[in-house]
Amino acid sequence: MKIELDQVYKRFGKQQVAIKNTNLLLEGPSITGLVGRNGAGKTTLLHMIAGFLKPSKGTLMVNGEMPFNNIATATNVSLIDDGMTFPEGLDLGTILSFGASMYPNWNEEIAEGLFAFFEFDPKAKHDALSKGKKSLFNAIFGLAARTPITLFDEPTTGMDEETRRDFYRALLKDYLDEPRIMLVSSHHIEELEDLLEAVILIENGSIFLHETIPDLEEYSFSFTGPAVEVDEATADSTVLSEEAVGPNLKRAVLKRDLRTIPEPMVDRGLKVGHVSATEVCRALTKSRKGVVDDVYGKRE
Ligand SMILES: Nc1ncnc2c1ncn2[C@@H]1O[C@H](COP(=O)(O)OP(=O)(O)OP(=O)(O)O)[C@@H](O)[C@H]1O
Repeated sequence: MKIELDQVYKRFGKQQVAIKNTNLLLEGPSITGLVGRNGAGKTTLLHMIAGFLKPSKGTLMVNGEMPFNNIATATNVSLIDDGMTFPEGLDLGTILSFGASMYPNWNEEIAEGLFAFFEFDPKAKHDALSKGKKSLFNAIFGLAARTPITLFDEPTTGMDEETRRDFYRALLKDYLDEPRIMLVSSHHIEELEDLLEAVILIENGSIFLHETIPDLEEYSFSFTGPAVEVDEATADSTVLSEEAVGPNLKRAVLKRDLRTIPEPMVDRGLKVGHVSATEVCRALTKSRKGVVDDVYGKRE
């Protein structure tokens, strides 16, 4: 089970470069989060791995084969998203039978168990499901397919909070039952953090970070204290984000690199804090173009 990208590009038309010069290696079982802002290139990347799109340049291999229009990919890789469609008018029970005939590793017990747990009606029509229920059904279908590579593109669209929690729990249990490559794109990294083993950050079509969660937790640290002291102490460091946390108090998140020596800052009475993987991801993918208030501020 392996996904390899070597200098992969995807262009749409002449102007739009959705993926640029991207290298990636995913080998063996893992649950990896794919995180990036709107338009960063997550869906394009997942669609190329699933064989729906052909790279414009570079080499993309899934289990040693090029996935585009490849029947082996179709049975070994599943992509779950809210655009999944099934032949019109099919009821859910029939769709599950179709899954059983299509995927060699299909797990009937899990399919039926999750179907019953989430109270689906086998006679209900897929195209008549609500947005959240459709996402949930698609996710059950994708888990039960038990393909060696399972890709989720924003799988929880429309799900309420409790359903999202149950779904993530099912995803983890399913992974522990049958470890495989799972790649999950999400804007809700905080909800996923406990399940993930690694995170891929993508911006403007390029993967700029691929780290395990423990490494991400070591990636940075924070300093909190009087704003002037924080500014002085962090002047020569890579500040990933900063925020006011009270009158004249500031918290800065810094990259933990060799040039950053915490001791002098501690000597200034600044409080050193832990930064979660979620916060690191947020800081690294945040927009550098100011805040939305600026739009309204300009009119004053
Ligand atoms: N079929 C297409 N034709 C032209 N441009 C496209 C097409 N599909 C995607 N793009 C462009 O490629 C870029 C990456 O889009 P993509 O959908 O992969 O981003 P994303 O990270 O999944 O975004 P979101 O979080 O909003 O779903 C965007 O600029 C998008 O407009």
